[in-house]
Amino acid sequence: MLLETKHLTKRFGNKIAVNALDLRITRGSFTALLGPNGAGKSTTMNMLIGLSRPTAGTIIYDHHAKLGVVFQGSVLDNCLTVRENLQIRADQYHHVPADRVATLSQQLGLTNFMQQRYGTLSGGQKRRVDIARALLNDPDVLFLDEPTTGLDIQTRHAIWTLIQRLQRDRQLTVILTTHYLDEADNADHVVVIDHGCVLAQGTAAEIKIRYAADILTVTTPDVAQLIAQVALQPTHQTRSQVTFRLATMQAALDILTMNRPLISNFEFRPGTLDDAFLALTGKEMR
Ligand SMILES: Nc1ncnc2c1ncn2[C@@H]1O[C@H](COP(=O)(O)OP(=O)(O)OP(=O)(O)O)[C@@H](O)[C@H]1O
Repeated sequence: MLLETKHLTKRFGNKIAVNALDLRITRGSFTALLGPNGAGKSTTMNMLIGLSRPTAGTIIYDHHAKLGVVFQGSVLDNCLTVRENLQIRADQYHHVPADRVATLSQQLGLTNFMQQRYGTLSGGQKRRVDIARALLNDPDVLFLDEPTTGLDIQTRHAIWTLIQRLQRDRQLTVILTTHYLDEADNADHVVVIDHGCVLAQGTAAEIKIRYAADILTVTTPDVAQLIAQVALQPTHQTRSQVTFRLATMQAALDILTMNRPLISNFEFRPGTLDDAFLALTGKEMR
């Protein structure tokens, strides 16, 4: 276990931002803290990285765990070049090898704009430099607070591919916060939080199975007979269509094969993390 929290709690006056959070993060894992605005994600992360003191509860790190943090807003100097920014930061650490900036700029694809001023980079380029900065001290765990917010879909994808490659190649433990449900799908551990509490956790697949049913909609000439044969309460029906919520795709296959003569068309939609999120929080992202 790299990191464990027990009843981690943060109050601001009367408001409970994080409410007795129990987290267990294993070494080398990729955890996404997923939740709507105001859920308590940033407050949790700030406590985990030591920026904010918990009101109650404990945070236990493995011995000598080194942290790297990519903040929502950059901490780099707009007027300095990428190389200057990274070198100045590298020089602030002890034991950083002399070729560290060059190696990271290769790995993160920064070489074409190392001489460019940070403030003139695109959003996606800035993010990559921010990630390189956070990796200078060769951390065991990399925290990223909404690393892809405000980036276009191609850049978001590129940043995620990069983070996943870093996790794999360097055995990094990655903990990030996101609003994007499709992104959390890539993590191997998803923690859904709202009002400072964990609503669900597990792999994206486990959360979907538990909280997001598959949807089967069948078009049939005889709605009443189909419902009688399936012996399941439909969630919706019209004169020619019936919709069922099902736990597994196998259940859908069974309905389709056993009632083949009654079925003129069908649509199957597997449960998504969006469905699970809405089922858990009962509302759209805020
Ligand atoms: N310094 C503070 N003083 C008072 N309340 C605060 C403070 N910081 C956070 N909060 C409150 O704590 C709650 C959790 O905020 P937090 O920023 O952790 O949410 P979040 O999940 O990161 O949201 P977002 O996705 O919008 O960044 C919110 O209700 C917020 O208003």
